[in-house]
Amino acid sequence: MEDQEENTGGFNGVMEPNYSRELDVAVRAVQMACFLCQKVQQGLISKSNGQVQSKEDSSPVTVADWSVQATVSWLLSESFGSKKVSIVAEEDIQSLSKVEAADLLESVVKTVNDCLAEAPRFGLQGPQMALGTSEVLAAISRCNSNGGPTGRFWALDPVDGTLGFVRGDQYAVALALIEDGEPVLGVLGCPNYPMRKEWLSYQHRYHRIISKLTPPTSESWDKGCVMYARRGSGKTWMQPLLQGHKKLVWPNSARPVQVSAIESPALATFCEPVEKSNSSHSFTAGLAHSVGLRKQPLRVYSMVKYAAIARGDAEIFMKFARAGYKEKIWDHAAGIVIIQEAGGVVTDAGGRPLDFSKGLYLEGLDRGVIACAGAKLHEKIIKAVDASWNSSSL
Ligand SMILES: Nc1ncnc2c1ncn2[C@@H]1O[C@H](COP(=O)(O)OS(=O)(=O)O)[C@@H](OP(=O)(O)O)[C@H]1O
Ligand SMILES: [Mg+2]
Ligand SMILES: [Mg+2]
Ligand SMILES: [Mg+2]
Repeated sequence: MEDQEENTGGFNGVMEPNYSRELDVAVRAVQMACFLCQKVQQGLISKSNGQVQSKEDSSPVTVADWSVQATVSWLLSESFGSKKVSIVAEEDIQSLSKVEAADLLESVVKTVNDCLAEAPRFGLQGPQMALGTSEVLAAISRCNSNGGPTGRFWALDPVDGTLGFVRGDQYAVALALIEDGEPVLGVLGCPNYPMRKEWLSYQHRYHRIISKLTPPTSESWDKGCVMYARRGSGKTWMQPLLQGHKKLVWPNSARPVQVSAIESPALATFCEPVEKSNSSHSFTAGLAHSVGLRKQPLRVYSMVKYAAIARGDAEIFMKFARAGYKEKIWDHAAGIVIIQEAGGVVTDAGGRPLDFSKGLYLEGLDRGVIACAGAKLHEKIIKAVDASWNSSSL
């Protein structure tokens, strides 16, 4: 892959770090995380064995969320040294370490070890001996960075779109590297988002009708993909998810992707969260009407929406959370790098870049997030938001 072949030991001609090792490890770790999630999701769908827990804000969390966080945290620490690695991530061990959660914790430990045992297949090193409970808990709770404006940290959403995940639908594993307040690497694993969007409707039908009886096992079926980009490279890459018992051969047939060239709202597709409680559907419907968007919105769980824009399956992504909700950095960091390097534009509704330098939240976000395939479309949407905002009740 041209981008990573020109490895000049960490720095290119203009002394910009190229993060090639970080990107390499991050993509492999996300591939492993996707493998882990696929196994857990198949188990959830076929057994519905009560492994979905509710958090304080009533949002779901599963064995996969904790297991991915432990696995990625462990892999990053092993690769870069636990003292040097700083991670901001969504989950903590509070509910997992309660006495009544012993069975859950046991499943997490088993899931993590089953996954880490496969590390060599992904080109990474696993532990010499299976991790014990305390090591798994330590790996999860090590992700306790608070982010901020200086230095380097990783931002991890182990399962983004947990609701989609438990419903057998779309979800993503999102890992970004943030340096001095700016996301510099974005890696997005989308285990149920096939390499070609035409396979999506087939997959949905397949899922609904057959998955309860026979989970998909076909090795030849490119079920999902991993997308990644480095800031400033002008390229976003997509590689198929490693399937079956194959070995990851770098760069695993990666190909560059680009945003759509569509500039006319009449031809554009916009995507938004599935849940009305996460983003106002009525506001975006009014806005769509006023700006001349004619197509039905594409409602997709998780950062797969960012993936859809980056590879040209849709042209606009909008999210307007209720007043008072603070967007978290791990829900956006990987996605924005992937869209920007594929040629797209991501800002808040005031047209300003998202600010990843203020800690765990996108502080100061003006109204909502708007991502578009190109600058012209973006400008039209921003103007339309301004025109509709005052008459809305948001
Ligand atoms: N009330 C509210 N308002 C806005 N956003 C919220 C809210 N609650 C949760 N979240 C965050 O939304 C993440 C999922 O966002 P999505 O865009 O995928 O929404 S949806 O699942 O399609 O409805 C979801 O990420 P995960 O927890 O990783 O699934 C949350 O961080
Ligand atoms: Mg999330
Ligand atoms: Mg999550
Ligand atoms: Mg969550």
